[in-house]
Amino acid sequence: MAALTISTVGLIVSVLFALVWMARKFNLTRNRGNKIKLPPGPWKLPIIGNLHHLIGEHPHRRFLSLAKTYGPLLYLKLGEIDLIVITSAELACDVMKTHDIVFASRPQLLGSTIISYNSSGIAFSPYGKYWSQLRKICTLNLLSPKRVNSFGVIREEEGSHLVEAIRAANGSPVNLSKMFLSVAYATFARAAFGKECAHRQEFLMAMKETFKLASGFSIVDLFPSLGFLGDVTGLRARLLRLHQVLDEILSEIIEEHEEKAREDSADGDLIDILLGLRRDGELGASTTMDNIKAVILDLFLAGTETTSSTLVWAMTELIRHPKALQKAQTQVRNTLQGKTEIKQSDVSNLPYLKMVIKETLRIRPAAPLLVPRVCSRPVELHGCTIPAGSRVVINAWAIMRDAKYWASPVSFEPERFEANCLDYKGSNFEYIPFGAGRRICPGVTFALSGVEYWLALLLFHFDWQLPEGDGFNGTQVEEVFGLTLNRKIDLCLLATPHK
Ligand code: HEM
Repeated sequence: MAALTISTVGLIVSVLFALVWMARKFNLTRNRGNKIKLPPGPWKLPIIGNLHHLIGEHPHRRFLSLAKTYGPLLYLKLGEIDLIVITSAELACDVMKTHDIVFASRPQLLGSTIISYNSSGIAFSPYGKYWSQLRKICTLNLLSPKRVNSFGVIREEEGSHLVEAIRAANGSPVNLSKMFLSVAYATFARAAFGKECAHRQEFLMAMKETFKLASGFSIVDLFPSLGFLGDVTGLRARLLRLHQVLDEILSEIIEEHEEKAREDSADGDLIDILLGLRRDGELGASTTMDNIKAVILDLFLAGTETTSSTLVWAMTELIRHPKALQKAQTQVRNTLQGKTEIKQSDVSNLPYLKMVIKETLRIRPAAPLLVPRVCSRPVELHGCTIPAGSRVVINAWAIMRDAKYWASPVSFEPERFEANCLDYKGSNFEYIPFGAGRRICPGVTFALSGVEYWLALLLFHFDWQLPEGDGFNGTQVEEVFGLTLNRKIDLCLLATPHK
């Protein structure tokens, strides 16, 4: 009881200190706000700024409502953070093309700092020489089309396991959310480590937890100068625990790889390649083992949930749109007719399936706000000043369902992609599921190879229905927001093997 009282008093004193300190800071901000013309935004409260405007809805939806009132260039003060929200293709082009280099850095969030070894992976390292070097290695060595192609056998084997698991359900509903995450995880684990890791379940749980904690909108990331918030909320302790679990598993895997270092690392898994590049001095003299672990973790974090959520949403939309399901299934079955074993190369010519995936990524993008960026120096956008250090999010979810660019924007209509040449390269800013510019997702080929192949397998081998009496859950589109946009309720469907 005494301890509780002391800690409570301590907390109150700390909060008071914080309030006084932040009130001062707020005044400074207001003074600066008088000098420069910030983008429009709603009224603010002292200290918390606009935090109260985000209560009750997922950020991408709330940002859209606010953009409808204040326009596509929106300014919010979230705690200590200046947040700029972009909600038009034209402004997205300004940020990710015209001024790409100014907006090419990432914010330093507590999650990425602790989990990714001081943000030394690819996704959260600041823009600069180190990031450029990693990015080059990623594009040329780790995720090049040739390398991604070489993982085809892994995708095929994991695809067979998926089909077997669905068959084994023998008419009971199958939890596709769990299965897709499992196939995405197992494939990446084998590509990265060369085999399934011994601590698979522990690793997966730690990754899932990390995802939940890393949205970037936690109170701790909105008051970065108040380091104690990480302790008071328990977030720092949870992240450190997760980091320890992941670090121990990765250290063990790397040690095993070092012990049997391959002669030709170019043919190995991702860890072999990174260790080989390090030995050859191509990673830079100061690159440590922790940096290698950070790269692997970032790729895992960036690649597994995004891939599985895209698969889940694709099946959700297909089950909600039986005509699209039938059309996709007919094309898959006609094209693959007579095949007993379906190879990755067999699914390259399925244009309607590709359109289904494009439409899924339009209407249910795995990263609705992309990944946040930071403005490195003051810059003018549409007559307003974006202050240096502002955090910038692009509401890709809102842009990709804006009636200005899309007919019937909220309908699921894969056919819309027949008449246009929109691709994933980030050159048309009304369609940016993988982002654009220097920080565009380097994993597009890796992601699509899996999504296309596994979706084709599922449509080829099974007929799909909603479980009886469970119609609502199968077509349910309620979302849960973290770093990726997932279904709130797992997708469970009935699969009947196709004869
Ligand atoms: C459907 C699946 C995926 C989607 C929708 C997706 C989407 C994105 C988006 C929107 C970004 C931020 C881009 C920006 O800031 O402009 C990103 C970054 C990134 N993605 Fe993906 N991604 C997917 C799969 C993957 C996969 C499979 C990998 C790797 C195996 C991967 C690795 C990365 C990395 C490393 C970054 C950070 C790039 C940087 O900051 O330089 N992604 N992704």
